[in-house]
Amino acid sequence: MAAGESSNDLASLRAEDLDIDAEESYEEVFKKPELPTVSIEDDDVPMFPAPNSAQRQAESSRDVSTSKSQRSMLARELLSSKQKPSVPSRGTSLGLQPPTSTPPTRLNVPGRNKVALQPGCSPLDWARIKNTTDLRVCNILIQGGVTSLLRVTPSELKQHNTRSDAWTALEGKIYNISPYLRFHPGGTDTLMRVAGRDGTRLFYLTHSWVNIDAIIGPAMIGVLIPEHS
Ligand code: HEM
Repeated sequence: MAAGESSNDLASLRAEDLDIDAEESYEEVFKKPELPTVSIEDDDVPMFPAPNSAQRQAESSRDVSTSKSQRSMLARELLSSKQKPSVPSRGTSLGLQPPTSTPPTRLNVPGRNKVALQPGCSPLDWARIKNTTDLRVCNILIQGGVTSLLRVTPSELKQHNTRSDAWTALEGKIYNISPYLRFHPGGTDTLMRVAGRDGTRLFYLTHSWVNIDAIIGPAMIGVLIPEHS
């Protein structure tokens, strides 16, 4: 047997075995199986019964305009029609619906002692005022118009203990807390407890997470120095 004949026999055997049409290309024969695809846009409801089913024919020939099955069929037809409603649905194709109830109101958390602040005294209001107002000027002017940092002794600090003129020392820095009183989430009275004295310990005992500089940094007017220096 010649080598060429053997090769031809083998080729025809393979084609028969695999039931391959010689005209078909490799891609057509061995194409990848089509995988089912999921479209998140596809929210059409399949029509049931099928449009040309006997069940549907029987339904339509009957004159029972108010029957439950017809109403349900009409509803499905409406849903499955390509015409979209003029008002877009708020649901998603995954069946997730937005919450219809109002969000829960903030609960009183035990151990927290925030007070109800006056209108215009929210933390955001304070942030705006803090960044647009010179919080040091009034007190420094009282001290003689000095715009540099003051050197304040404990006895001098003690004299600034009224609401209109309240200073406190925090970590060695002196702050004018008068403008902040109305904005303090813990209330005016609690903040006044540190007026005229070193409030560092009380501050950190109450809220160690609060960043002093971020809240009242611009209200810093001086540094605390020892009494006899
Ligand atoms: C200049 C000093 C102070 C500053 C800048 C300050 C700032 C703040 C800030 C930003 C909050 C809100 C904290 C939060 O939302 O988590 C707060 C809450 C509070 N502060 Fe102060 N504070 C000062 C001094 C004090 C002092 C001396 C006391 C107590 C004697 C005090 C008592 C409170 C209380 C009770 C709250 C409510 C805490 C809570 O959420 O339960 N604060 N303060």
